[in-house]
Amino acid sequence: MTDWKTITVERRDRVGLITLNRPDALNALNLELMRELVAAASDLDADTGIGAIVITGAGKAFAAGADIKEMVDNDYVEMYAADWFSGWSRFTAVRTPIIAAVSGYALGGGCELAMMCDIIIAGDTAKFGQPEIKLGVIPGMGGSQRLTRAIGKARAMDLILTGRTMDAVEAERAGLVSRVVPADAVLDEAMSTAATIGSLSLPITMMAKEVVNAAYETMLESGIRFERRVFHATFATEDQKEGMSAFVEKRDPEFKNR
Ligand SMILES: CC(C)(O)CC(=O)SCCNC(=O)CCNC(=O)[C@H](O)C(C)(C)COP(=O)(O)OP(=O)(O)OC[C@H]1O[C@@H](n2cnc3c(N)ncnc32)[C@H](O)[C@@H]1OP(=O)(O)O
Repeated sequence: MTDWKTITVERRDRVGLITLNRPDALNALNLELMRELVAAASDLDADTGIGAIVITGAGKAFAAGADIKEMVDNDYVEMYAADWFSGWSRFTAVRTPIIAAVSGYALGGGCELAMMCDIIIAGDTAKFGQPEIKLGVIPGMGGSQRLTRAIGKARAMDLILTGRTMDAVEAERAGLVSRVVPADAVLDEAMSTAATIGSLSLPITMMAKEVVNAAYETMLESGIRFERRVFHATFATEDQKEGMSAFVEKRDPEFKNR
């Protein structure tokens, strides 16, 4: 599918770049955008020529949340019957590493989308928050769970119960964001980080993503056992032989993604 209406998709070498493209609505995540973003990310995930994905927003926001105008008149039965937001499960099933390049607002569903990515790189204009409480609702795309795991209960409660936003510096200090750069450099920084990841072995970066994510879902002992098993599995790949041989032979590795 190439005639996207709410996003743009580019392939640059081994990096897929998805830009949320509803700037007039601060990239609010309506159902169409969710469907397109999930489909594009799944397409890129299925493309073995792509080693990393970057998601960013056009204009002055990453995304200002789920589309309030689309939901305002819904009732409980409509939300439940449509299982509103369940489509995001396909996004979190993407195995290719994903970087969120965030400038401006990442609020509500926008913050939740960033947290579904594997690395968040923030521009110094970024503002993160879960302001749903001010709308008479609570986070619904995983924010209460992922934010609490990312920054701890005390800070998550502060943000979710007050609806206040935090700037990029506070977000980095809290551990939500891996680095902060000037806003006009955030996309370049994300793309070059994605290029670094894309130059490595794709099956191995996928395994690394999977074991880190397991830390969210399992107890420590079973997570460590899972990591050890996946570590053993890396020895079934040609890229393990290549990576370790290259070190021993004092040369750069040439990964085959096999
Ligand atoms: C997924 C869940 C379950 O967790 C729930 C959610 O995500 S609910 C949404 C949470 N997000 C918010 O509550 C933020 C809403 N937006 C704002 O508070 C403000 O827009 C702002 C502070 C981010 C920026 O303010 P400002 O610069 O003054 O711009 P605006 O004039 O307000 O916005 C421009 C334009 O965008 C539309 N817009 C903004 N956010 C949304 C949204 N979440 N849904 C739908 N539309 C949105 C806004 O209405 C404006 O459009 P027009 O009305 O002028 O056509």
